[in-house]
Amino acid sequence: MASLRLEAVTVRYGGRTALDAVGLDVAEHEIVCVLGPSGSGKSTLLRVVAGLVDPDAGRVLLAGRDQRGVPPHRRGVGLMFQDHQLFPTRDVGGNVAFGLRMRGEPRGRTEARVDELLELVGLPGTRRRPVGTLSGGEQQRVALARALAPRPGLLMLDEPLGQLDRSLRERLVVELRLLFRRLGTTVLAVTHDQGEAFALADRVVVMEAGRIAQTGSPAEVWQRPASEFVARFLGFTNIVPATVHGGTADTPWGPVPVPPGAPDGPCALLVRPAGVRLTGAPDGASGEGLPCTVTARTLRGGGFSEISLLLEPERGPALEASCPLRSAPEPGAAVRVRFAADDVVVLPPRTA
Ligand SMILES: Nc1ncnc2c1ncn2[C@@H]1O[C@H](COP(=O)(O)OP(=O)(O)OP(=O)(O)O)[C@@H](O)[C@H]1O
Repeated sequence: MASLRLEAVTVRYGGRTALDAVGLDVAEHEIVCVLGPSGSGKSTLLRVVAGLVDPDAGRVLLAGRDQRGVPPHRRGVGLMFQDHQLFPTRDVGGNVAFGLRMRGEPRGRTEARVDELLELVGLPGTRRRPVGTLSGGEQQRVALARALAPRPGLLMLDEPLGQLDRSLRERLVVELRLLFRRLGTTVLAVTHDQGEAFALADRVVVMEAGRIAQTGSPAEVWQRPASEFVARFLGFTNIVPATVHGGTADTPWGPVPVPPGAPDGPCALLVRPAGVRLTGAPDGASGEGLPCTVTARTLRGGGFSEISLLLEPERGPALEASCPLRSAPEPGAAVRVRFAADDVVVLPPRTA
């Protein structure tokens, strides 16, 4: 397995900068997921590492070696794309063996390796099946076996589970992580899906317009998004311009307590849904806190034990709150909320 390093890599397409002096290290055996909105440069990052596009500036190093001038098939990098592009006229074995045959491996060794990989991805005994007779999830596993067969030093996945339905994705992503851990594979994956990144990655990298907006463990990034851009990208919506003074932020919702140590001054304030706490009498008619009307409810979380409530406050923009299913008020109900400093994040103020 190989480590990967990008040093100030810039890629331009005509006048458009797709990657802007990106620096990134992926350690041996590490699983890194690149997240970001459409057009932020995720695919370009994979392409420049694979050698499908040349950097206009900067260097790509694999296992410490500068890859300038090294053609894609000599980089020891495996690629698996969203549409997995299996060869429809070949059977499962023919697909998995593709990279090995290209390398001129002897037939006997190839066959043994194909069987080993099909076992590994949970499809033993399928060597002779036409790929058209497999389900989407099974085809995905064949594509994975094909990418792993030549023992790439680095495996790159571009939206690997993009086409599958949610429950299958959630299952496969857990299996993928266990498999990569067992094999010690170094992985650089790209996904739109935050949940997928959270489940798969040791570290996530959030891209914004060709630059890295934040990198950290999934927990760190979700706990402490570095900017309003990252917070919104992760799906947080309770974000307002605010001014902190002495442990309290002045916001359009009124005063909101901030965590200890937050510096005074202007900021963007994020309140995670868990930090919007329902208080007081169930009818909300009396008591303390910001009066709100419940406008919508949605189920969320794996076991659907949590409800996401959309609230229309008496002042300030709409609020999202999370609360346990059994105590969730109905749409139309009047409630009051208070804010919990533990789930408040002080972000740099909006620049634009
Ligand atoms: N071959 C190309 N020629 C010109 N511009 C390109 C080319 N490929 C990508 N771009 C531009 O470079 C930028 C980054 O594209 P890229 O495909 O890397 O983004 P992405 O984050 O992978 O997006 P998506 O999630 O939609 O796949 C975009 O502005 C895109 O329009």
